[in-house]
Amino acid sequence: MLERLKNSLINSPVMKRGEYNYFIHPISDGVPSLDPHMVKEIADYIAEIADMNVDTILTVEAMGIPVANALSLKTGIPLTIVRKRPYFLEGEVELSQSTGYSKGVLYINGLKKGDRVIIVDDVISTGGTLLALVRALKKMGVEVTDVISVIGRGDGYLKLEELGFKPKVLVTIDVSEKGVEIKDVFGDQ
Ligand SMILES: O=P(O)(O)OC[C@H]1O[C@H](OP(=O)(O)OP(=O)(O)O)[C@H](O)[C@@H]1O
Ligand SMILES: Nc1nc2[nH]cnc2c(=O)[nH]1
Repeated sequence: MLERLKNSLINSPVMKRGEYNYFIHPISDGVPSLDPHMVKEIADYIAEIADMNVDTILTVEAMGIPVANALSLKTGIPLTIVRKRPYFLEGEVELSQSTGYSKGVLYINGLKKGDRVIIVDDVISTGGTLLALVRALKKMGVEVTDVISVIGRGDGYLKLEELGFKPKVLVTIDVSEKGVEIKDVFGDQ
C-alpha cells in the first residue's frame, strides 16, 4: 500500500529552515519532479478511505494542488484552491497561516454556508495551516467531511482533534538532521 510514496520518502533530503528540519519531497515541493504513478497511487487511496460525498475538494496553494487535482479528475468532483493572494470578490474570507518556517495570509473564495467539502493537503506539521482553515470554514458554516494529509509529521494534528476533526494522515514520518523515518501508514495495523 502506498509503496511509491513510502519508498521515496525514505530517500528524502533534509535541509534547515532556521531551526526547522525541512524534508524535500516531490509531493510537498514539486522537485525534482512529480511521478504521475505516485500521484495516482495517492489519489486512488484517498478516494477509497475518504467521505467523497462533497460539493468540492478543497486544497491550499501550492503543494496540495497536484494530489487534490488528481482526486478531482478521478472523481469528477470540482476543485477549490485556497490562495495566497486576494481577489477582493464578494464573500472572500481571509485567514492567517503559520507553519514551522513561515507566516502568511490565505484567502478562501467560492464557498458558501451549507457547502460540503473535503480538505486535501500535502503535509500537516505544526497544524497551523489546517487549523486556521477549519476554524474559518466552521465560522462560514461550511461542512468538512474529512481532512486528509498525504504526509504527517509532529503532533500538529492534535490541534485539529481538539476541534473535533480527526485528520487522516496517509504516511506519518519523523524528520531529523539524519533524514526521514516512516512511523505509521494509514490503514496498516
Ligand atoms: O502544518 P503546518 O506547519 O501548517 O505545515 C503544513 C503546510 O506547509 C506547506 O505549505 P507552505 O505554506 O509551505 O506552502 P507550499 O505548499 O506553497 O509549499 C504545506 O503545503 C502545508 O499547507
Ligand atoms: N516539503 C515540506 N513541506 C512542509 N510543510 C510543512 N513542513 C514541511 C517540510 O518539512 N517539508
